Amino acid sequence: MSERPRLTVLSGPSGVGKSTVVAHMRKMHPEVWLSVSATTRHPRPGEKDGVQYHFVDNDQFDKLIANGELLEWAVFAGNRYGTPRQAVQDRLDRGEPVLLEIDLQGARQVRESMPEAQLVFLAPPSWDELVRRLTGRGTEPQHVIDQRLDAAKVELAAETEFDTTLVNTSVEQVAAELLALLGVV
Ligand SMILES: Nc1nc2c(ncn2[C@@H]2O[C@H](COP(=O)(O)OP(=O)(O)O)[C@@H](O)[C@H]2O)c(=O)[nH]1
Ligand SMILES: Nc1ncnc2c1ncn2[C@@H]1O[C@H](COP(=O)(O)OP(=O)(O)O)[C@@H](O)[C@H]1O
Repeated sequence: MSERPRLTVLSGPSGVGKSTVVAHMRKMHPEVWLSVSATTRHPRPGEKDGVQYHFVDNDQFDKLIANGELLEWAVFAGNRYGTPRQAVQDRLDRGEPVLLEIDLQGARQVRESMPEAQLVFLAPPSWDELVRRLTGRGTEPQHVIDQRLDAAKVELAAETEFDTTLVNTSVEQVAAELLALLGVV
């Protein structure tokens, strides 16, 4: 039996390329399973309910918390995000790898509740490149970008809390490194 931790958390500042890396990895290995979070954030153009996120309103999110349905949750840049517990538990019970793409606060909660999880930090090649990517994505107005860059400073300062850091210079290379950490290749 593999000694590899079966739950992996991928965190990193907004705009570093988490979604891009995960999408690339799943294009090559569709069997990689990523938890779909619930969020009160509004969908971006092209985002579909149940695919990138379960988009819920504040009342629905309150109920998920009250019913103990979230493994962890956090407020990020004014919106709430949380990991549905059951789907993750079902996968782990079957011995299948689980990947969570969540923020620093969520990563810390997972570390507390599941010390065997491996925490992976995705870092930008430089601060200026992070700003370029977040701005260049064009999905947020400037005041939201500023909020996310404030959060990014806190997240970058917490890198040492993670087991592994991957620097996202090349999407292909980071995707390959992450696959190895997941034990897929
Ligand atoms: N704690 C927690 N954070 C999450 C969850 N889902 C997404 N996030 C994080 O919330 C932050 C904002 O996500 P999003 O609005 O999609 O922006 P993006 O990561 O810049 O594309 C990112 O750091 C995500 O990793 C979750 O279920 N729990
Ligand atoms: N290695 C990379 N080199 C250059 N641009 C990248 C790289 N990885 C991601 N990007 C670009 O950076 C922007 C933010 O990526 P995204 O995956 O949305 O970040 P996150 O999910 O971490 O918020 C996107 O426009 C994406 O195309």
